[in-house]
Amino acid sequence: MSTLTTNALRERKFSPVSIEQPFADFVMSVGHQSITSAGALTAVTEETALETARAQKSIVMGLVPFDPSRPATLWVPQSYTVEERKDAGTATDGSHNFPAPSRVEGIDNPRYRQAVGDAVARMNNGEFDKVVLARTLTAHYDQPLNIADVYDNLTLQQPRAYTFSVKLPDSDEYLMGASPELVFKTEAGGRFNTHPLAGSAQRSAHPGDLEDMQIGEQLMRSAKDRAEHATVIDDIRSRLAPLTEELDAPAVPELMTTPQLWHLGTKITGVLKGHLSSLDGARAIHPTPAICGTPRDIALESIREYEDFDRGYFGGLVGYMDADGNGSWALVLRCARVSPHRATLFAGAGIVRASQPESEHAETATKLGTFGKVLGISTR
Ligand SMILES: C=C(O[C@@H]1C=C(C(=O)O)C=C[C@H]1O)C(=O)O
Repeated sequence: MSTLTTNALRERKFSPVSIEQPFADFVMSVGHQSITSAGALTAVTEETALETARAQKSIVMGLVPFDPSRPATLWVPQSYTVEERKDAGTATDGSHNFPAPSRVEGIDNPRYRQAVGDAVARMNNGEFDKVVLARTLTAHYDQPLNIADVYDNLTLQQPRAYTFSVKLPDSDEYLMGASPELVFKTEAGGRFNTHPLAGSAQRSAHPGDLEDMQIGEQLMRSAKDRAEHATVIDDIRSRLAPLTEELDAPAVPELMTTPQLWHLGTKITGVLKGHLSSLDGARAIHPTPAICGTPRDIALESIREYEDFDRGYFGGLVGYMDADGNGSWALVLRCARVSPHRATLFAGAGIVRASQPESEHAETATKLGTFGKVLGISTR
């Protein structure tokens, strides 16, 4: 990149948070902390991000698109606040009711089933091993949604997730979600962890009951889901190997839950070489086969071919890091682009040879249901 472009980007300021704006530009909760941007945001590139953060005694925050060839959208805020996460605790239903949408598109998606069937046929032909196919659901509103209330419900319903809301530049939309998946986190000394999830099942009507436990055990024993999961871990391990001094990936996944789903997850830990940042680590494995597929290039091509929408930041990364490069990047999942008159929800599912179109359609309906519940709309 030329110096001229770099300087131009560095000097470009986003508008400051003002009372006309319904909500902060960037909010994210990780563990027990919530981070909110304040003041004007300075757009930075990946190359200039840490230098600018150091100069402004600040941090870097933002989004990385799903498509690894597209540039990240990163900012250094003039200042930021870190607070104890207000809603950390037990999930509740949220306190806000929203108007019923005037129209909802995408509840039934025959094209999605068709794409799954087609991808399975190609996998049986030996063309590739896994692809994550996604679909959208759009709710239109005559009466406007209150953006801050939407986020409030989200955080109340998902107190253990990586919850985020990011104002999309040059748009009236906010990208909001409650991701269960950590792509990369680093701490001092290069220690990192990543927690890929792959293999999912819908929880019972009464999470925590016997049926729910049996669904979890069944997922753990499912050959299809274990194979789907192993594909992800193998890929991440081989991509991280050249960048790490230590790398530990347990051989057997663990079960984890969200209020809606069971997932298979593996906590991979280790130590990065040299002075690599959390974003360097995330970039090295993104997009993992948990959101893309294997081999990656064929999966990327199939996603472009089968999906009838541009993923943009869905399936990308959201996060922040300090001026030393330490921080957390989560996968942009269980999310929606929300503006006062429209909400577009996104969800995908890993397709492997044993996949069935109807059950993958149902799995995406469950995943869409995470944000559907926030708005009080049914996704099936
Ligand atoms: C693609 C999504 O989720 C991803 C796919 C999963 C799967 O296929 O089992 C599980 C968790 C995520 O890595 C989504 O939520 O939209």
